[in-house]
Amino acid sequence: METFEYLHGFGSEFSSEDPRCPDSLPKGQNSPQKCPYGLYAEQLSGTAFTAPRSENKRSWLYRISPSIGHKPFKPFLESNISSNWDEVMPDPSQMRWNPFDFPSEKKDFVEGINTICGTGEPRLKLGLGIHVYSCNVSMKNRAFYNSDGDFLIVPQHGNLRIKTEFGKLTVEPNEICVIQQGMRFQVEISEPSRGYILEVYGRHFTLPDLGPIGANGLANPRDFMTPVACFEDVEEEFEIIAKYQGHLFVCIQEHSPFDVVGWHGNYVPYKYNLENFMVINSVSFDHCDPSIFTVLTCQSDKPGTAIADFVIFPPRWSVQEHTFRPPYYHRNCMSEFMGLIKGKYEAKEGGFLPGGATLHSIMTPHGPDVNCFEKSSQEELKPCRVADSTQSFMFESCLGLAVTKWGAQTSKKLDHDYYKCWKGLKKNFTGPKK
Ligand SMILES: O=C(O)Cc1cc(O)ccc1O
Ligand SMILES: [Fe+2]
Repeated sequence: METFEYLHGFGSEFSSEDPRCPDSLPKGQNSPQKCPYGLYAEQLSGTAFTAPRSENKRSWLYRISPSIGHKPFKPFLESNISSNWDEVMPDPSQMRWNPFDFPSEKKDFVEGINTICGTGEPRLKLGLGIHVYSCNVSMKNRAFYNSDGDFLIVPQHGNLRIKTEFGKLTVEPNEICVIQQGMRFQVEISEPSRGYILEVYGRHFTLPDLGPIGANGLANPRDFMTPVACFEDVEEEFEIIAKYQGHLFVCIQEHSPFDVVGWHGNYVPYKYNLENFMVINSVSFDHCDPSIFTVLTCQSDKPGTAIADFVIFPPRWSVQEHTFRPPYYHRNCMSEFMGLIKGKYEAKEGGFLPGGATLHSIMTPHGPDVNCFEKSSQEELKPCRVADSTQSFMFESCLGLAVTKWGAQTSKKLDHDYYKCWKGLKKNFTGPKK
């Protein structure tokens, strides 16, 4: 795969000029009467103008043609994207999906997005959507943007080559990327490709606070990578597809949207390689809560409570003494959606497969399957590697999630036998002291 150049950092003020046009960024001001090279200046605001400085996000793009040069939007109907959370009756059961299919007809990244579950209201900018994408052709003369929120994209199979207004990036399985609200992008693939998307409405991802961990650890800011400016000057018909209030719309313009010659700001797309995650865990006893594995969080207004956390279960050493080492049995006031990028998840080595998913809804009991419980209650507690060449992840939310019709029925992937993995958990009670 091609290697592109990147800028490093999280939340930084970046600036980038396509080397073919040096000094394309205006000096000392954002909106000169005439921009260098005859470019148009355009601001992209990712927060309210008046958001506190610590949260304020915006970038300035200097482009060949302004984004406004397009015809009116029309509905784009070929889509399984939904934000109608009343399509099927709520169901608190533990849910597991077999790996989602690659498409049988030609589908590009936008056409291949299917919503599994979610909650909230894009118009109120509160809530989230969880989607799988499954595609077999590249987007051609077509760009996509989301006016509802940010996309955190988790490839499971196939490398993505993503062209954005800010430049190009490649994202392969075990890497993730975030394309924020409004940013136009095009996805090229080289084989049938599949992955997961966490969409958060109206808020942005941040790095979790580290508290007593100190200044370093978990996902380090320097490992986040943002593309560099790279323009194309193409006068051809382009379709711009917008996700707006839960529906897709398309409009036509006569020039490439990837015509940004220089840009600066702190509102940017970025990628991160999950291998760079610095794992912190118990080195004495007991199983820590999985929040220790939070890569990115999208916080609600309630302190410490996430609209969505992106949590991974990375390869690591397990050393805890006199401890049941796998995840504990659990009922949670949060919703837990899990996916598997590769390998096996330690709490369930059978049934939960790469490209599949599970959903454990609010207060629904879940935890290790029978085999895992039996094995881990008996095993000798030597230091050992867990999750080697494995990567699973969780989207955890304080909100209640509803499954869509696609998730419950159309996909035909719901495994109605999931509950059986806990059948046979024996009664081991030894009775009161005699
Ligand atoms: O349900 C799960 O498998 C996720 C999870 C993992 C863990 O290590 C502890 C708690 C938890 O909910
Ligand atoms: Fe859990």
